[in-house]
Amino acid sequence: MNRESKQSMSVAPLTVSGMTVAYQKKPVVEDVSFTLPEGKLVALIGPNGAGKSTLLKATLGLVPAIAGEVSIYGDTYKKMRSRVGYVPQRESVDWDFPTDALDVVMMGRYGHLGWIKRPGRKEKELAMDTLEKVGMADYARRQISQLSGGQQQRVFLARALAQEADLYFMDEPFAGVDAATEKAIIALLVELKKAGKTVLVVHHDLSTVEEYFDHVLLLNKKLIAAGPVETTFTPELLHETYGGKLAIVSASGRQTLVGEQ
Ligand SMILES: Nc1ncnc2c1ncn2[C@@H]1O[C@H](COP(=O)(O)OP(=O)(O)OP(=O)(O)O)[C@@H](O)[C@H]1O
Repeated sequence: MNRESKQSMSVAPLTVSGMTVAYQKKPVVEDVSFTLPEGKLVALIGPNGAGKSTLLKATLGLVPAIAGEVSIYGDTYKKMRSRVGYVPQRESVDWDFPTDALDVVMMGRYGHLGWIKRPGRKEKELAMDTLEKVGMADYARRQISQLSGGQQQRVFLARALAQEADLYFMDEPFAGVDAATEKAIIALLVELKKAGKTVLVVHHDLSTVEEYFDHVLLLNKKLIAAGPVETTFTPELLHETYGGKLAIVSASGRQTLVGEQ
């Protein structure tokens, strides 16, 4: 093992310190600091408008922060870019862009290719493999505008996989997908985790947090809490995060937590 990879093993995949983001001078993310543990599935939860997407985007430099530091494997995002994969919210993508599923996945490889090199057979094979993994191989040459919402989501996940990153950011990957796609996505997350990857997921369904995730960040403009699900996903901290909007209902003898959307 070389010195660089040894070093990267000892530093956290992501540390955000004192992050504040404002739109039109109105802060929507305020002084947020946290560190992600390596090789874990992490849920970022909080009510609508809590700043979850904004925090993700600011971390990746997609929206400017007023204050704050981001460290990815101990370095800047710019330097660590090739180790980071991002699956944006489905609604934020222009699906009318004339391109097909395979090309979208291959775009995920550009970071590995350098400037002039065009994707070759090897890149294409890798992209096909990842489409296969998400059950979309039959749709490789289908225009993305002609895919269903769940299929589009799968293509975006394939693209992230093709990137072969170490740290993934996913903005509501489960939004609007059917049960089969949700299962496929979670299987993929588990696979990423087994491979030692770290995944930060903006998540809405509180009833699946305990089942799917190891670690949780509770956000409502400020970071309310961060830590392992067992100790952090508690009724008290959830109440603090969601305020009066949280209802706790008991379903089949098990307590289920439901955030009003
Ligand atoms: N481009 C923008 N310009 C101005 N205000 C914005 C912009 N994007 C988001 N906001 C506002 O910033 C706040 C945080 O939005 P953000 O999308 O980060 O929240 P969120 O927690 O991801 O919400 P949701 O769960 O509804 O997706 C909201 O009040 C939103 O209206």
